[in-house]
Amino acid sequence: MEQRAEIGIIGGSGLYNMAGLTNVTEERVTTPFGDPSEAIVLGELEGRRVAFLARHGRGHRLLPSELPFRANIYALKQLGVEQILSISAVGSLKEEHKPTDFVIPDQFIDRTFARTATFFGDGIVGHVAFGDPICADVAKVFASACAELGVVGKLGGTYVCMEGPQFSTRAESNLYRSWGADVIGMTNLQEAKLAREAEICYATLAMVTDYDCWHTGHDDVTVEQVIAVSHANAGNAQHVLKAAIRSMPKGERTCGCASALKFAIMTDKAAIPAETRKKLALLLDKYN
Ligand SMILES: CSC[C@H]1O[C@H](OP(=O)(O)O)[C@H](O)[C@@H]1O
Ligand SMILES: Nc1ncnc2[nH]cnc12
Repeated sequence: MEQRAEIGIIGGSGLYNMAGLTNVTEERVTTPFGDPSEAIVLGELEGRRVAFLARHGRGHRLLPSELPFRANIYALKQLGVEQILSISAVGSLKEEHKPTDFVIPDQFIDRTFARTATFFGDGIVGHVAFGDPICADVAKVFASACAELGVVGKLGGTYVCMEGPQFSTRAESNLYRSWGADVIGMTNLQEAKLAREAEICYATLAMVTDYDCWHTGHDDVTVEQVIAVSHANAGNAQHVLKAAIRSMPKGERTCGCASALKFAIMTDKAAIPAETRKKLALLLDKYN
C-alpha cells in the first residue's frame, strides 16, 4: 500500500479545516463502505504527511447519526494513515471540567442505537479487544502538547457517546454524572471502534464547550454556546494539534493498536465469502 499520509486528523464541530498545511491537495476518496463525509485534504504539517477530514462535512451538513463512520475510517486507512488525531466538542459532566478546557478521554459509555460500528459481517466474524479503547501513546502525545502550550489538557476520563441530535434530558445528564462520566458527545465511540478494527491508533482532544443541562449555575447547552466556545478556542486546538504532530515518534508503532486483528478473526478462512474477503483486503491481507 502506498502511504500517502501517516497521520489523520478528524475535525469536529468548529474545526472544518486545518491551518498551516503545506503542499495541499484535495481528494474525493471512495471506499467499499461508501464515500466519506467530505473530500480529504492532504498536506504536510510539521514535516509529516497529514490527511484532514471534516467529520460533519464542510458547512456541517451531517447529523451524528448520519456520519459515514466506516467510510471515514476506511478512507484514512486507504491513504496509509496509522494514527488518528480526533478533535471534538463535548459537554462537561463535572464541575471541574470547564468550558475551553481540553479533556483526553480514555473510556466510553455507549448510549447510541442507530449506527453500524464494525467492518465485519457479511460472512466474516471478528472481535477486537476494546478494554482500552483509546491509544495510550497518542493520548499522551496530546496531553504533553497541552502541557507544552500551557493549556488545560486532562489525560483520562469517560466520554458518554449519545445518539442525538437532541441534547440530553436533565434526568439523563444527572444519570451520566451518577455513573462518574466526565464528558458527553455524539461522535467518538464509533470512530474509536472502527479505528481499532483497522489497526489505526485513535485518540481525541475533546474541547469542553458547555455544562450540558445539569448545572444549576449555567444555562442549558445550546448550539450557539457550542459554536461560540469552539470558535474562540479553535486556535488553541490547532496549536495543540501541531505540537502533538511535532512530537509524534516516527517509525514502527510500539502500541498494541498495530496488531489488533492478530487474534480477532473467528471465521474459518475457507468459509469467508470471496466478495467479503475482497472488500476487507486492506485489513486482512497482512494475515493472509
Ligand atoms: C454542535 S453541538 C453537538 C455536536 O458537537 C459534537 O460534534 P463533534 O464530536 O463532531 O465535535 C457532538 O458530538 C455533536 O455532534
Ligand atoms: N452537551 C453536549 N451533549 C452532547 N454533545 C455535545 N457536544 C458539545 N456539547 C455537547
